[in-house]
Amino acid sequence: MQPHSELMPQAAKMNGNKTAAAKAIVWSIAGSDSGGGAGIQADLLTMRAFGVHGCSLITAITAQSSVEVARVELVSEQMLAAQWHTLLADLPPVAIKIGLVASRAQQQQLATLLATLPTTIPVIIDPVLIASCGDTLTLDPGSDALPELPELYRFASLLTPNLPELAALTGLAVTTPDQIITATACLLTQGVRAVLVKGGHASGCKQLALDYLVSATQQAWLASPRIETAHNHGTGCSLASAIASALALGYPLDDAVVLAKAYLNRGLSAAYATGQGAGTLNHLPLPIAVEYFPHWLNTAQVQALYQGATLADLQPSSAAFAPLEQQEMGLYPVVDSVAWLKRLLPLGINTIQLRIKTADQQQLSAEIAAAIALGKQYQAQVFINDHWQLALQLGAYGVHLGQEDLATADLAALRQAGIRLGVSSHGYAELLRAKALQPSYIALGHIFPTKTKQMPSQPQGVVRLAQYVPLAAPYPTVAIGGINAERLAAVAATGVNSIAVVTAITEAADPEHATQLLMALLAKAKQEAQVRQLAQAKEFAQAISEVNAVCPN
Ligand SMILES: Cc1ncc(COP(=O)(O)OP(=O)(O)O)c(N)n1
Ligand SMILES: Cc1ncsc1CCOP(=O)(O)O
Ligand SMILES: [Mg+2]
Repeated sequence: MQPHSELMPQAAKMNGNKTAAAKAIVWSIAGSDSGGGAGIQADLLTMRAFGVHGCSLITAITAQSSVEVARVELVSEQMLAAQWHTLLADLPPVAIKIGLVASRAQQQQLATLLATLPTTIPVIIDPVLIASCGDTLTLDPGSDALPELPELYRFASLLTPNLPELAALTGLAVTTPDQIITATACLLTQGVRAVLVKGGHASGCKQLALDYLVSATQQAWLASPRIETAHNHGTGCSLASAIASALALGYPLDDAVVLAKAYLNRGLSAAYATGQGAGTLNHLPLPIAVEYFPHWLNTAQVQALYQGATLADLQPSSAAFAPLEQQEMGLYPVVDSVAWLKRLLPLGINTIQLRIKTADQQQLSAEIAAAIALGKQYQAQVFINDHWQLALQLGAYGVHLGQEDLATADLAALRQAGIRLGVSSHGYAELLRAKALQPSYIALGHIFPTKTKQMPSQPQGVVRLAQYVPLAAPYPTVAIGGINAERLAAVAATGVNSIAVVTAITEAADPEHATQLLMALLAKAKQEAQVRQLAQAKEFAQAISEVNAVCPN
């Protein structure tokens, strides 16, 4: 199967007389695993699965199988430098993954080389201290101690230790969530920009692998069901390479980590045996099905898990926001005055948002009250953007909040009042965070460039949107950002439940006509999608009955 084409950069360049998509280049600086499961070999397989171009700078050659590391030979300083300079001249990296650095001298050499690169190139460092068979991979003369990586810390956009490595690197105990937080804080003070602690090794939670991601601005736990397999050789290398690849594709760090984790979970679920020892994970191409994505948790929830709670305990249905009464939202105008509601609601719109950014408190209160009354009059689902206190006070149908609002809004009060909640998201991580709140719908954006709002994130495009929609289930989804009549069909084909627009209505020469046209186009696109789904289901049923006819058992 081909790597997922969307994940390649759009820039195309001529290659002979064929047009070829230019792939992002990712360097793997690591050791060769002759057994094929870890090191450079795992890195390149991962990079291929992500649709980036992997280059290798080999630090050491190992004679290694699934049961032993028989010999390790460092490449010479000259050879490492030659790989670096040769690649840099022609195949410069968009992102770098560093694995086995087998001696202090190599650390110093790499530090000198890395210092010459622009600091904008992300560097993911996976500390490789011991091979999965238990043999050491360091060549420091006479050293029985693990090589630390302090020389390289200041270059690390992300360091990815597992629990034993975190303990070895910091000299601290890492048995409880609080201890893990303290140990990572210690690495952050040493210059590492972010740390992802891999919880695959035994932790205080039996059913889940709990990974901890922390940076100066963010802290989150990712919970994945434990995949019982002995075939886990190369998982650390693959995870770090997957993160580097996703960063090279333009994902922000938290999205890259989520996507990489899903990649790893699926690869582990399909892992296979090799030799007498641990087999390897299966490097399957993107996209990745929903069941492999982790859950997004906070520290209090992880502490509860350590004390025996289950994932289901953390998200009881009693903590869910009220569902939409009209699940079929259709076209969702986002407007800045009650005057607009008066123009649009008579056209048959059933979901609409009042998004006022400039108004004094008194005027705001009057507008929100009038919007709520109009919603009741037209039996429409009127959402209030931002102003959750007034929405609560005045008894709104729903509120729409951005991710930055989630920390300060009184979500429990909104939920208890039966007010519906819509939440914005701009990628995998925010989507998982929104989902953890059990909202009434999740907005996905911005899909195309928009002039309505200055966006800190990149446009997501319809291919990523198609991946987010199933991930948001069971919550209804709304696509927003730069959507107009020309783009609507492609957006609707992703299966998104609703389409939110601002300027396609408010800046149209005839807003009523534009609204009716968009409503009709969306209804048609949804009908076509339904017909397509039915045809696919029929084809599938036919194929199954043909198989059953040939082999009834
Ligand atoms: C349907 C819908 N989706 C997203 C947004 C954006 O909301 P938010 O992140 O709160 O940003 P502002 O709209 O406040 O700028 C939205 N309003 N509606
Ligand atoms: C508020 C908001 N949030 C994400 S995109 C957006 C603006 C959408 O406006 P338009 O439909 O004019 O692009
Ligand atoms: Mg807002």
